[in-house]
Amino acid sequence: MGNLIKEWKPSNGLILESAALNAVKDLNNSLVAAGPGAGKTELLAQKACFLLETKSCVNPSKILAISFKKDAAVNLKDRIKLRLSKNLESRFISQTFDSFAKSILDRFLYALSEEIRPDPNYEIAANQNEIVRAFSKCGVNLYNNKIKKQYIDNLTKRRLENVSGIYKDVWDKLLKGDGDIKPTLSFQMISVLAIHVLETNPLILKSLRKTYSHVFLDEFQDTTRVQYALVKTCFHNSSTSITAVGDNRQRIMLWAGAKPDIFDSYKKDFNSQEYTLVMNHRSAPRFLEIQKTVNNYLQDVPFSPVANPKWTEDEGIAEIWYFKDSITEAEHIAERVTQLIHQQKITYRDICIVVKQSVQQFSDDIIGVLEKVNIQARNEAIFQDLLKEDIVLLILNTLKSALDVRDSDAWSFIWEAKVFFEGKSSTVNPFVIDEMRKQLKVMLRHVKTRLRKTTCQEELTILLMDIVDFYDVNKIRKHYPQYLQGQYINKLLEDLKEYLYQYYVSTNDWIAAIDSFQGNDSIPIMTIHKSKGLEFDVVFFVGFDDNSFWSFSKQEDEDICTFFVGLSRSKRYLYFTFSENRFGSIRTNSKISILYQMLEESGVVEVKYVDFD
Ligand SMILES: Nc1ncnc2c1ncn2[C@@H]1O[C@H](COP(=O)(O)OP(=O)(O)OP(=O)(O)O)[C@@H](O)[C@H]1O
Repeated sequence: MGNLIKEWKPSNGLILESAALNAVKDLNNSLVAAGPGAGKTELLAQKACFLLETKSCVNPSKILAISFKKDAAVNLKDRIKLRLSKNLESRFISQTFDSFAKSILDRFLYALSEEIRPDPNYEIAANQNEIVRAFSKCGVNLYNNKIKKQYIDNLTKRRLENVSGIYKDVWDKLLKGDGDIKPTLSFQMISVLAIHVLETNPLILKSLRKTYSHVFLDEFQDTTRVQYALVKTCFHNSSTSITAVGDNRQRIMLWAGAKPDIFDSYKKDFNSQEYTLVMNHRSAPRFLEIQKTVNNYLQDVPFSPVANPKWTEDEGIAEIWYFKDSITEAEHIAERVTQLIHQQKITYRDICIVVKQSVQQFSDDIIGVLEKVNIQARNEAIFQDLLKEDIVLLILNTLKSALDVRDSDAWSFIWEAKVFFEGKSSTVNPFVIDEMRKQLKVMLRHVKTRLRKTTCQEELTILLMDIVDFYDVNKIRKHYPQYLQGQYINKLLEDLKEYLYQYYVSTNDWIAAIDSFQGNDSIPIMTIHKSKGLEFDVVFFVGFDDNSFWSFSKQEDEDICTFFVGLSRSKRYLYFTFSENRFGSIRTNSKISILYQMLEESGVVEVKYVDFD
């Protein structure tokens, strides 16, 4: 093993800076703190390869990577899939925090005593309405947002055995349901229950620790108090080694309960070694000047990121555009997008429109104007998570494979899935393989014929259900445990059908509809929060005004972090837009003048007044 470790080289010929390489090879608890684009996520992918290839993660132990967002978890898994053989890759488990907590609860639901065991068909609280109703039924009216936040936070502040009074009553109602209140759990409540399972069942805890010899925590700066408590319950004082990566300048979830002192707590509790990275592999050098300036406003710790040598020094175009009205603004964005697509050959998916608050407010104007020049854009929030769901990918690849036999990626996807569901991953028996292939091909032929005849949503629903039946819903649930509990899988199929059919109506072609649904031909519009962890050649930061940052005076630091996250998504082009008139009212930018000041101070941002006299 010593030699394997010594001779190990990063995959894909990537060069890691020395601190990154040391962090990869560190077998104890560690914290990697680094700015945007430093390759933190990439480092985790490399570390997974290192641990598995050098047998530092000893078979049958596994690596568990926990991310915040579904697309980050899938992204990490995809990177690993490309680099490792199947048998090694299967020992890398990538989950979101929410699905990790939920999988513990769902697997060991019956390890909880009857009194605190949720109804097995509990629903996930999509918003806080059901919780508010439960409080109301217990005589507490959560009449304003402040009170609501306080009471709902309190619900998960204590260990389950210490919950009492009104909070106990609300827990009871939500665990079991009561009349018109459905059994409903928030992910915080699920984490509290998962903690209880582990604390009261030493054998389950022991087996979890044995299963995962290594754990990765991505975007660590946004870990909440309850999530950290779960991590501690799972792995504190165990032989499992943890690698946490994060950036405290990108802490944008304080409002949602992120623990502000998470880095220090973790360093102390887990006695971890800290590594600091200095490279920025994503952004053009001029953008690093903006990042440095913003850093100086946020903290005293100096920040001197170094650009990847692939860039020349003067690369990176950053501009602020001022407009009189938002229609001219949209037209101007449309014109620049057209140029970027046609002249610079930048793809739709490499352009992003980010907003601070609600996408809906901005998207209608922009989508309408872009449509006039034949450019699609869409509110990505609806699709972002749906497109990463295993069941959605399975159905889409089945449809693609049925429609186009030459689509080898789609075929490989469904072939692997079928083999996996049938538990035949290691079979070499040619008869078994032939039989499975035949079954798949027959099914695909049927699907193709039926798609041609599909003329309404109901027919599409039945077709999708038949595809699920072909693979067998029980096998799907067994292999994708996130679908084990409740009606989640049906909700996803319903959403998939709905959007796919809409695209079919507008394209009249199933392949085009799938392509559009996957967003290959449209520009995503999203909030900064949704853009976290992503990167684009071009970023338009639209509505750079006081209204977008409406609570700036109350949460200046967090809003500066949000600003920092948004601007650091861009590789080459970065545009901030301000319009004096928007949605029939006058907009100002004086309350966020400090953000404008940072851009100016960086010395790399050009200001343009469009349609001003
Ligand atoms: N060592 C490296 N050499 C070249 N490119 C790299 C290297 N590490 C990462 N990259 C590339 O740099 C970009 C940013 O990497 P990554 O997303 O891992 O950064 P990050 O630190 O997680 O960023 P953020 O915190 O902003 O989400 C990606 O395109 C990635 O492929």
